[in-house]
Amino acid sequence: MTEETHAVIILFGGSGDLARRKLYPAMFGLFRRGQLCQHFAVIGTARRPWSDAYYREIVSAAVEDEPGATAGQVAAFASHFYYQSHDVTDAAHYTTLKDLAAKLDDQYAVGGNRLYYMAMAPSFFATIATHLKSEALLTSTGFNRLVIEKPFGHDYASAKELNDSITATFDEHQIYRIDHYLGKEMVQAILALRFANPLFKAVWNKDYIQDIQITLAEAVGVEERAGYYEGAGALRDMVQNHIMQLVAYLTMAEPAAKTAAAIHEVKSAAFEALHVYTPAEAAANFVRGQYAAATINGTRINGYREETGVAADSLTDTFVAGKLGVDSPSFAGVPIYVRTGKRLRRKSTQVTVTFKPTTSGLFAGAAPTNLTLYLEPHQGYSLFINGKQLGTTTALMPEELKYRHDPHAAANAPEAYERLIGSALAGDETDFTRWQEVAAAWHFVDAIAAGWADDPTMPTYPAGSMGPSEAFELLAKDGHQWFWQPTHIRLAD
Ligand SMILES: NC(=O)C1=CN([C@@H]2O[C@H](COP(=O)(O)OP(=O)(O)OC[C@H]3O[C@@H](n4cnc5c(N)ncnc54)[C@H](OP(=O)(O)O)[C@@H]3O)[C@@H](O)[C@H]2O)C=CC1
Ligand SMILES: O=C1O[C@H](COP(=O)(O)O)[C@@H](O)[C@H](O)[C@H]1O
Repeated sequence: MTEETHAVIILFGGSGDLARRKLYPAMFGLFRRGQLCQHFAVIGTARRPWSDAYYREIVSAAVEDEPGATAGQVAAFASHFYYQSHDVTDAAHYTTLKDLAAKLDDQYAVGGNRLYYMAMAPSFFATIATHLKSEALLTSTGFNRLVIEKPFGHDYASAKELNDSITATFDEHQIYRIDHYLGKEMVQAILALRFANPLFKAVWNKDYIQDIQITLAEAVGVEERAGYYEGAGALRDMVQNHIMQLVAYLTMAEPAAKTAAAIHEVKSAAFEALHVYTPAEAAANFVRGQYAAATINGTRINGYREETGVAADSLTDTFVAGKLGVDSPSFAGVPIYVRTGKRLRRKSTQVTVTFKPTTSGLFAGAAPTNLTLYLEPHQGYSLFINGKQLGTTTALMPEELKYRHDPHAAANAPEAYERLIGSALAGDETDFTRWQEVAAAWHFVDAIAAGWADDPTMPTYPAGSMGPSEAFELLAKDGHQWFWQPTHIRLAD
């Protein structure tokens, strides 16, 4: 039985893309599961002069196509939404916001609980946090929690500046930094896989693991987000956050308890153990690329430099592949290969852990075995073992043991944003990023960017391929290859 949370949610950026595509459906999910029920109100803010009635139409339109939604549910949900036209840079507006929040606090009997959600460009985060304090919006009777969207800075220096300005108002335990990968079902399943199975617990270390591969492949291009992406690129957009978090989950020690504090303790240690490259090491171990035009199934796909809002001579990376290492006693020397890119052959998010082959005994030299975690679009696992061929032979053959979550059940499970907003409302910090983690990830990523800084070349890869040849050479020089090499193109993903 889900426990109801009492809260007023103040959503900065209530008219934006993220709010409509992700946040309203997520809140609707919480409403239908009962975590948001009677005692909640949402104040959406943005500059455009909307009325409450129009805002409720926008919110209704954002959720009415959710599977199984009824008109009654949609109307009941939307009735909790209020709109405040508000320029976040103007201190005067916070007075009206404060008055409305206080009124709704009483009306819905929420006990002074407030969730401030910053779904706006990061350049506004510090301004909003400062005004929340200076204009006395924070309550003293309930909780005050701040949810912050990505990106958290552009490099370590800007992230620290942002963090300093936010922590002038909010304590670390009140700050919920979003990395939506931490809300994904199969990311949350890593803990169970690693620590509930003695089979894997025993071999999850450098003595048995040959290498780990992480692939976050996207079929989509930059779409309408060039304004943001041009200044970020794949390194900052995907490696600094999602890939680093996966690396930490895969290499951290077992937490002492299933609590946020215990999990963050081992996760922070994993981040601290990341081997930060010198610029020369970075240049040797990380490659980048940019997608070029290609014709796929008769349709011409634009190259990155032809996309709306992208400079014709852009040097923004739309693909990154690299090898990284973790200097911990358990993982020292295990290569972790990562890659991510836009306009790759298919959408696929997966992790493969390859185990070392047996070097002695009856089957010395047998092929390495491996375990793959499928995060998306399908969710499940596949374990390749060395089996015995049928018949009167002792010869081996690879055999695959597979599990896949039922697609219908998976579709009905809460989506990442629903889990994360639900956790923030419940005060569970487990699946949010701590400052030490963000800082360590930026130190790592800044070193890669420094390694590329003196190199004006930008390898290209055809849209619909699996990245530039450099990404394949990176593994080939270690005698390895990417485990996942899809052969057919499904650009619809
Ligand atoms: N969209 C996505 O898929 C994702 C977005 N994010 C992050 O979420 C955040 C929001 O992104 P997104 O929704 O795409 O951005 P949008 O540009 O779609 O929305 C920005 C919002 O901010 C409001 N706004 C802009 N300036 C002001 C101002 N001075 N005062 C008050 N409101 C203002 C806009 O409304 P108005 O113009 O009416 O003022 C709008 O509601 C960003 O940090 C982004 O990086 C993260 C992951 C994915
Ligand atoms: O954070 C981001 O993630 C998405 C990919 O997320 P996924 O859940 O579909 O794997 C990416 O498209 C976007 O550029 C990035 O900002």
